[in-house]
Amino acid sequence: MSQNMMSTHADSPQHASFCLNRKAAVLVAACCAAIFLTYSLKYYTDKREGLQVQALYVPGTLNSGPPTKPATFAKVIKAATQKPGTFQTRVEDLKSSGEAKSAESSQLLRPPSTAHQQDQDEAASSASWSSVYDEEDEAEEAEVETEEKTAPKPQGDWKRRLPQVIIIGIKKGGTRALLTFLNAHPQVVISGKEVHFFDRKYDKGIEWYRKAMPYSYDNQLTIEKTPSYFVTQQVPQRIYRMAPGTKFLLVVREPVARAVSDHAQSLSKGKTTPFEEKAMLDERRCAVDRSWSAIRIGLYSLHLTNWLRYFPRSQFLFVSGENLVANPGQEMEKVQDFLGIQRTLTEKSFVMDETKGFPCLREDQGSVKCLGKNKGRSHKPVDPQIRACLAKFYQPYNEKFYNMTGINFHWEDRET
Ligand SMILES: Nc1ncnc2c1ncn2[C@@H]1O[C@H](COP(=O)(O)OS(=O)(=O)O)[C@@H](OP(=O)(O)O)[C@H]1O
Repeated sequence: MSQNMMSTHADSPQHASFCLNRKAAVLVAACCAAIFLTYSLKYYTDKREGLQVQALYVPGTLNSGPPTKPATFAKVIKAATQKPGTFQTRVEDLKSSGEAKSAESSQLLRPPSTAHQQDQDEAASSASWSSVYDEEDEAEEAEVETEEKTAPKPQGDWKRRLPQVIIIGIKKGGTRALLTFLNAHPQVVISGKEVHFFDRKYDKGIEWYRKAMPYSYDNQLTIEKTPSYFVTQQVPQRIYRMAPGTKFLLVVREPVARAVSDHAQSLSKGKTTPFEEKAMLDERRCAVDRSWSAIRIGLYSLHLTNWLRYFPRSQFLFVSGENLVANPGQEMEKVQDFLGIQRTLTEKSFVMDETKGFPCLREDQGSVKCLGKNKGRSHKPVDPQIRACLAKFYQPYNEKFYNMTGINFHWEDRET
């Protein structure tokens, strides 16, 4: 009888529905747990990399460091537009292009490609990019005083800030000259040493990077230069994750002259192989050795392709290395306009060192400051036939670069 009752109860619709509900509840709980675990894992990964906060930091705001906790996009826009002393931010551009929004999901970043597929393939095939820039090819540090050009006042808004502007290259383009000139501007503070955060020291975390920056006031821009960034594949994505509104200065120079300058640096460090031998696989066939880093760095269109996957062209200023020597005042006016700072540096700020043929800075007290002896070296002349081979080799890459930047640098018309 009781067995009868039990079986009747177990078969009852209430019991069936009870079991169903229980199964559903277990399923929902399992799903919740899985989602929770996934997000926790992601959160801690982000936090470790120091990116959680940085992804939403729009560095166009001169006077605000990154928010201390993740903010909504609307808040960032408000902060960027409300604070006084901002330079022309790309906040509105970011808003319309949806870049900043996509930054909210920084881990999923895959900005739409703007580059030609063939370029991308070739760019992607440079799996050895990180090694394009060998340690032994290290750009040279120069004797530039860095911090505290303004008397340090450790109060209020005197603090270390992440850079809003980065000179990403190119090696031997005149990056040290550009940084030195910018350092003379009262609205700029620089990190004199090459920081190499995004290519070599990324695992040290974003706070390490911030501490590597000089102190600055609200109305000053922090600028660092590391020329290897331009040719290192992971760098654009990492900077995008830190601050998608970062502005970039790229000093470019005719690629054969750049390679010769690069090689001159190696010679100064005791290397002896002649340039011609390094550059050519087979002289008779005019076959260039593109695996040599000094050659490879000059393929500007390939490297830029990688950057344009993450940043619009408007965030770059392409500085002519040649014009920075010939007309520094004119080139620096463009730079200051791009950065949204006053045109303090003009033609009058420079004086030509006639012996070396390079411009030096005229300082307030009437003295003149030139770059160190490692800059503006004399170069051995290159065999004209080999120079012609190299010029021919670079020509299609140069043309592509002109198209990408919208600037014709006329390198093919140059003698050197
Ligand atoms: N004002 C001034 N003074 C001296 N040198 C100048 C200047 N402006 C540009 N240049 C050119 O800068 C070249 C060095 O480039 P970088 O500073 O980018 O080199 S590095 O990548 O940091 O090693 C350097 O290359 P070399 O001529 O081979 O020495 C110069 O051609």
